[in-house]
Amino acid sequence: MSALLSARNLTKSYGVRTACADVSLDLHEGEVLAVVGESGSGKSTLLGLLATEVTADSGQVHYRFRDGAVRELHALPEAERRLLMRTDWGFIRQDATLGLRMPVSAGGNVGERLMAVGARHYGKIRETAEDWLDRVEIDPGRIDDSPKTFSGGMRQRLQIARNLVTHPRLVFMDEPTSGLDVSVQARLLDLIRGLVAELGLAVIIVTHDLAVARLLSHRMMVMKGGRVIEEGLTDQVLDDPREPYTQLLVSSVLAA
Ligand SMILES: Nc1ncnc2c1ncn2[C@@H]1O[C@H](COP(=O)(O)OP(=O)(O)OP(=O)(O)O)[C@@H](O)[C@H]1O
Repeated sequence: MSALLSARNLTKSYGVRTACADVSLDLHEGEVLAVVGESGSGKSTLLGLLATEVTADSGQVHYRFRDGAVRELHALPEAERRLLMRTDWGFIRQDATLGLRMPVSAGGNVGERLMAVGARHYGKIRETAEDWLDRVEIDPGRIDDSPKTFSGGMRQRLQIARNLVTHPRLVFMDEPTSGLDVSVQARLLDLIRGLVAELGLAVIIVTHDLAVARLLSHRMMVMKGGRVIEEGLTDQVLDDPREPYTQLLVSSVLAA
């Protein structure tokens, strides 16, 4: 089986600053890849390039659709690209206010994704939304409440429900647990790990937290100055880093 997502030589500069240089990767179905590196190393830019939210200066991203067809994403018509993002993909952002629709109720946030894939029966949509709130440990009694009334951890869990309700095959995550209390983070990570395994999701997760990479990912890539300087199986990279930079990251000498 060919890769689900395959990137070749992705490059992006902002003025004279190269944010992402010549990055290639393959991601297979059900695989979790962590992208780590210090602040400014290019992690978010790479994620944006892969998710086609950022336009590459050069390079390609191929994706295998549900019907088996492999297509280059940056050449995809805008309408098809949007459909892909709403149905086959999820994107969980560090800032939940960007990943949710804040004026819409919790149930509406989950339900509108279902409607995007053709669900029309109000009762069933509400039932599924309740079920998903429960799965992400939000009291289904809060279904009509606005996410503005939710805590940071609850907002992230709602973002997860909104993204996973359509059973995407690939989920992008950008620092999904950063900025939360340590105990809230641990619970959220547990939840993410359980759902990713249960649903067999492919995930690309950007994090500056090596403990998050260790817990969630099968493979990892270390970025520095826009380049991938080391990659491999997560346990191998973390237990026996080859590059001096990775050794510093692992020993927490560098501020991530
Ligand atoms: N829209 C933009 N305009 C100008 N420069 C940008 C833009 N986005 C990113 N950059 C620059 O590209 C480089 C990589 O940034 P990027 O946000 O991808 O890094 P990062 O590893 O995700 O960092 P952080 O963890 O702090 O978010 C940085 O030097 C940054 O200043």
